[in-house]
Amino acid sequence: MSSAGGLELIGESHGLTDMGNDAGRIRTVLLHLFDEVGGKDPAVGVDFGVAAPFGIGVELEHLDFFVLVFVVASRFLFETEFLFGFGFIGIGLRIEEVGEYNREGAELDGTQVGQEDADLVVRADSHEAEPFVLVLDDRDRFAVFRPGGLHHLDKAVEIGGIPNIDIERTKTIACFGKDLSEVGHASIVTLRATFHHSSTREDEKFRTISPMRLHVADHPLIAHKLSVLRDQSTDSARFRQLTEELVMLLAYEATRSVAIEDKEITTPVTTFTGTRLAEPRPVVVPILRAGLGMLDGMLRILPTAEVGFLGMVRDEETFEPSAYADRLPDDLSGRQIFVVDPMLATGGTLAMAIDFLLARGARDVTAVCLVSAPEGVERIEKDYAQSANVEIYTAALDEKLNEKGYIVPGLGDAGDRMYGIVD
Ligand SMILES: O=P(O)(O)OC[C@H]1O[C@H](OP(=O)(O)OP(=O)(O)O)[C@H](O)[C@@H]1O
Ligand SMILES: O=c1cc[nH]c(=O)[nH]1
Repeated sequence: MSSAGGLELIGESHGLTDMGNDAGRIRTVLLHLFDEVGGKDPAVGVDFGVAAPFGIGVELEHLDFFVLVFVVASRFLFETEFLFGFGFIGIGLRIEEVGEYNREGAELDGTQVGQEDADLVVRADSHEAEPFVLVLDDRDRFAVFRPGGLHHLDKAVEIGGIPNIDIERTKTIACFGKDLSEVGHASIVTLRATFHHSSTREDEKFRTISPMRLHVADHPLIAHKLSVLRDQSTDSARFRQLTEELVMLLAYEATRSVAIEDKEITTPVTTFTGTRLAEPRPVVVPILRAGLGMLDGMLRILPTAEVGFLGMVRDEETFEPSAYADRLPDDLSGRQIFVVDPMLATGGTLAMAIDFLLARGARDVTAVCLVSAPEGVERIEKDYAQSANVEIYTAALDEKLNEKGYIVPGLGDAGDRMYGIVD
C-alpha cells in the first residue's frame, strides 16, 4: 500500500477490463448503508448508476463472512424487496479493513473476459461518510481517492505523479460521488459491470484476465531490447545476452512481493534493522530448453534462490506439451516459485509446469515470460483461478497465435534462436 497526497493505492485490480471498448459500461450500485457497522438501520437501498465507456474489474483480496454472505445474497436477492434482508445479515459483523478488496469476490462470480454481468465488490471504510473515487488505468491498476483528496471530484483525475498509477493512461473512473455523502456511511459498494464482446483482436490484447494477475511491462528499455530480440537478424549470442538483460528487468518487478524478514545490521555509524530474504528461499524453475536462457538473469536478482528444473517440449502438430525432465524439490509448500520460460503461447507448457509445482505443494507461482499470447494467458487464468495464486510477468502481450501455434508477431522459436535448431 502506498499513498501520495489524497490518493491511496490499495492494490491492483485485475480482470473484467475491456479497455478501449466503448461499448462497455459500468453501473455502480450502492446497495447497503449503515449508520455504523452493525448499525440499526440497515435497509436503505439506493441505486445510482454511473455510465461510462468502459468495463471495470476489481481484484478483491480478503473475503470475510459478511462479504461472502453479501455476495451470495446479492446474487439471488438483488433488486428485490429482500434488500432489507441482507442488511439484516450484516448486523453485528465488523468490516475492518479500510479500502481492502476481495479477490474471492471476483472468483465467486467466476468472472471471465467477455462475461456479462460480473459482480464486483469493493469495501469502503464503514466509518467514512465521504465519497471516494475509484480509478483504473489501462493496466488495470486502481487507486482510490480518499475523502482527504476529494474536495472536487472533477479534480481527482488530474492528480499526476502518483506512484504506481499512470494517470495518463487512466481509462476508467468510477465516482462514488456526491450522492454518497448525502446518504451516509457506506459499508459496501457493489459494482456491477456489464461487458460487451469486442470484435477486434486489438481490443482483446488489452484485456486483463481475472483474477490472475497479469503484468505487462511498459518500460522503454524493455520495449527496446525486446524489439532487437524479435528481429530475425539478431544472432544467437546477442539473443542470449538480450534475454538475460530482459529477464533482469522483468525479475526486478516480478520479485516485488518476495518474502523478506528483519535483519539487525551494524552500519559504520549505528545499528539498524534492515531486511533480508526470508526462509524458505524462493525457487526458480526454468523450463528447458529455452527457459534455461533466463536462469542466469533471474539468479542475478535472486542469487540465494534454489533452482529446480523442468524439461518440456511441445508437439509441433498438436501443440501438446510433454515432460522429459523433472528435477524439482520434493516439497514446495510455502515456497515462492518463479517459473521462467520466454514464450507463453497456448499455455499448455506453463499449465503442465504449474501442475508439477502444485503436485508438490506449491501455491504461489509467478511466471516470468518474454512474450505472451492472449490465448495462453487466458488459459492459465481459466485453469488456475480457483487452485493457485498465479501471476504472470511478461515483457509483451502479443496479438495472437498463428495456425502453427507461434506467437504473432512474436520472435519465432525461442529455443532455436538461443541454441540453434535441433531436430
Ligand atoms: O505455450 P505453449 O504453446 O506450450 O508453448 C510454449 C513453449 O514452447 C517453447 O518451448 P518448446 O516446446 O519449443 O521447447 P524448447 O524450449 O526446447 O525449444 C517455449 O519455450 C515454451 O516452453
Ligand atoms: O512463438 C512461439 C511459440 C511457442 N514456442 C516458441 O518458441 N515460440
